[in-house]
Amino acid sequence: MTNVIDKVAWIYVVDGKVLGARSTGKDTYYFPGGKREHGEGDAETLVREIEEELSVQILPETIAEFGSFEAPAHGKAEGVLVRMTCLTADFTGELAPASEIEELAWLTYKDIDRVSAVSVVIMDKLREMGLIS
Ligand SMILES: Nc1nc2c([nH]c(=O)n2[C@H]2C[C@H](O)[C@@H](COP(=O)(O)OP(=O)(O)OP(=O)(O)O)O2)c(=O)[nH]1
Repeated sequence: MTNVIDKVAWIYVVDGKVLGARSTGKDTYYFPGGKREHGEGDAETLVREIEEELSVQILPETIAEFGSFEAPAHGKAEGVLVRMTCLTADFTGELAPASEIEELAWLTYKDIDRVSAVSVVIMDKLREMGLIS
């Protein structure tokens, strides 16, 4: 049986760089976001997780779908996949790492070796679209 972890993630691009996050004690960068809590939709999950991890408030009316991407889940047993529903959105507030996040980083394609497998798939797409350098 294939096990798929369902997550919602934020894709935020500025000047050819995409915002990544690294958890305490880890050396791999992820796109910020997380798992749904019972009954939550995409937008509610995104707003809650981004406030928890990055201390900012996503503006719900600006949320747009970017795409859904799947790959082996980082740090999990073989066969475990993560499916990331990726959304773009604007925010208010000041970006600052919180909760388990230790560092925020503006990533370009040269950081491909430092991101999780699903993030590689997403960064391929961002580069193909000319959004990151
Ligand atoms: N947010 C996020 N998770 C990712 C990315 N790439 C990737 O493999 N994952 C994986 C890591 C884990 O194997 C899997 C499930 O995350 P997890 O098990 O750490 O979930 P969690 O305890 O942090 O719970 P939650 O905060 O996500 O709700 O998602 C990514 O780019 N962003």
